[in-house]
Amino acid sequence: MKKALTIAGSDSSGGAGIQADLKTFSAHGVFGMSVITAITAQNTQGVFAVQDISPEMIGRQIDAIFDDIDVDALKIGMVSVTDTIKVIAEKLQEYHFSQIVLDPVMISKSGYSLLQPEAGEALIKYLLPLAMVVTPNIPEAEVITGLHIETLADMKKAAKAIHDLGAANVLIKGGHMEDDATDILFDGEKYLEYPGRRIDTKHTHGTGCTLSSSITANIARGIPVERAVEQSKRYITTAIEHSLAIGKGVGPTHHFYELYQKAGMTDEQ
Ligand SMILES: Nc1ncnc2c1ncn2[C@@H]1O[C@H](COP(=O)(O)OP(=O)(O)O)[C@@H](O)[C@H]1O
Ligand SMILES: Cc1ncc(COP(=O)(O)OP(=O)(O)O)c(N)n1
Repeated sequence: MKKALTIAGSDSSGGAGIQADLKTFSAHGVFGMSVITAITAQNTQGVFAVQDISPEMIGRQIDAIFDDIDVDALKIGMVSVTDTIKVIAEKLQEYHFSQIVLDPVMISKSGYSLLQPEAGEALIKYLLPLAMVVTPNIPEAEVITGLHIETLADMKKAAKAIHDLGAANVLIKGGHMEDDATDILFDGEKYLEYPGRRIDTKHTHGTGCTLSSSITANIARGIPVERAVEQSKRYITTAIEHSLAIGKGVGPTHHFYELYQKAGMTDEQ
């Protein structure tokens, strides 16, 4: 069985973070493992508190996994502070690990900072160059590049700028655009468009986490990046179509194995 790891924060309401990642891995038939970087008190209405896990404990979790288990791919989500970023980068270099999907989580949909502003530079310096795929949404791509993004052409310009910072493949997500939810992938040579019609729902909590963990699971299964993204785009679209009106606010995406089949994903390894 293929094995994937998520290095991310916990979302008590189960819609984003570690919980969304592990559900997504399971829905892809991949064994999921976790390194918890922070605990959030969070629900569908907002994030109310964050407690960061110490860098030592994050390092010990990474060691515990890599000393014992062969990881096929991993994703990095909420990293909160500079010391967390540094310990993750050091450990992944120590273990010579390169099958890395980086979701540069900065601000939750509810408006809470999940990355301290001063840690943005460290994320760019230490984690971006390690990423096989980085998956910023529009506001994150704007922070990383300093560019203003309004059009598909702007998304392409930002993808190239982020590639120049060292990420091998850059997927700019179009969830925050006005019309269609089209995502753009740049691999250093060509741009690929993954078109998506906008689904009319407010229940989109955890969309970014779900997409990046789906890509991670597909890479763990040996699927090349372009096709992994294509299949994951279908998965997230189906997961949003079936999103759940749980709680009083923005409900989560839905994960179950039948979804994975509905999304037309193959069983290749
Ligand atoms: N309303 C929507 N309809 C269809 N696809 C969406 C919608 N909202 C987001 N997406 C898709 O979900 C994925 C995550 O994007 P986005 O919501 O921008 O990420 P984040 O959660 O990091 O802000 C992307 O593939 C995006 O195109
Ligand atoms: C613990 C934790 N990690 C990441 C996020 C952000 O997840 P995302 O998929 O971008 O979903 P929204 O917050 O934008 O709905 C999070 N909220 N919590």
